[in-house]
Amino acid sequence: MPTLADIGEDNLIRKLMRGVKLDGDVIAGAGDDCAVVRGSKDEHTLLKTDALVQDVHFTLETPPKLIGRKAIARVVSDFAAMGGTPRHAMITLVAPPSMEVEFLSEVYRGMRAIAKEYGINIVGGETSRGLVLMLSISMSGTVPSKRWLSRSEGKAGDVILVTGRLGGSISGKHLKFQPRLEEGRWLSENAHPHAMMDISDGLAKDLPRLALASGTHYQVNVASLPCNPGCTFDQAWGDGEDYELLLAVNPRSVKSLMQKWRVAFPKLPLTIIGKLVLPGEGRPPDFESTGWDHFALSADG
Ligand SMILES: Nc1ncnc2c1ncn2[C@@H]1O[C@H](COP(=O)(O)OP(=O)(O)OP(=O)(O)O)[C@@H](O)[C@H]1O
Ligand SMILES: Cc1ncc(C[n+]2csc(CCOP(=O)(O)O)c2C)c(N)n1
Ligand SMILES: [Mg+2]
Repeated sequence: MPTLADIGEDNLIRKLMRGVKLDGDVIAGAGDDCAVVRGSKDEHTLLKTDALVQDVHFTLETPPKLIGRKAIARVVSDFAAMGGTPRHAMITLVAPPSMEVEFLSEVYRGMRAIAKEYGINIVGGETSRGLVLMLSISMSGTVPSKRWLSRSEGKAGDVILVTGRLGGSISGKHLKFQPRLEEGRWLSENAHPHAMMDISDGLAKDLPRLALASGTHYQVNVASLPCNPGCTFDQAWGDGEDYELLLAVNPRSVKSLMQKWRVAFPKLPLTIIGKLVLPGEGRPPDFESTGWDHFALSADG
């Protein structure tokens, strides 16, 4: 009998979701950074849930305020990827009975601070005992119904870009990254990307996901990746937890996009790293071996 390690995370989700039927209110179900459901005439509702697990996403040596910060920031990053805005959050807390109360108070201080920064209401949650600390955050929000961005509308010929710099997140950025919320909305309004997502599992995993969803192959120039200081191109390609935006843009809009970007976000690089191509003209979406898969043996401890 195959195990989770044999088939990996993406195949597991595809298999589990195969029999699920959706009604006409669902505009996009599993497969994107957020689900999109019908809201008002002008705005769709976005939904996302994301878990932060002890010894996977943080350790008990991590400053607790930063654990709380990361739990919320990761979800905000998924709203950024859709060109949307997060609004309300619920928090599921699982913790062992031996945990000190003050540790969790600090975790919540961290969550409250970043929720305030991004205008998010924490409206409730759920609590259970468990073997390790886990925080699962569910959020709802909005996106203009004419401008929500998926992973699946990339076209062969599109230029692939990333915001910011990649690699080496484990040395601190995975706790302190700034979700690209303003940038995501700006890109949706000004660049009209065909496809966008955030980079959580590493470009090596997330770029093939975007290509697969869009039905294309891709060409990437690893030596053109914008690396964080001290990082190699391999790290920028495979480390993950960058929480930068990855987008596919019509080649005709790229020049003016770059000019406008430099004015709007002078401190943040926007870098061309490759292009989407027709199947057969580049790397196929299942080609890469690095990047993060929760069930890969390399992710084990
Ligand atoms: N257990 C599950 N059951 C149903 N759908 C799932 C499950 N886990 C993930 N999904 C869906 O699969 C897609 C990918 O999930 P994932 O959590 O990897 O999102 P992501 O945006 O790719 O990564 P991240 O949350 O790190 O940004 C999402 O659309 C999500 O809703
Ligand atoms: C060198 C290096 N090794 C490991 C890690 C950890 N890590 C990388 S991706 C990921 C999953 C994130 O999202 P999700 O849980 O949503 O899939 C985790 C926990 C790192 N940052 N750097
Ligand atoms: Mg995502």
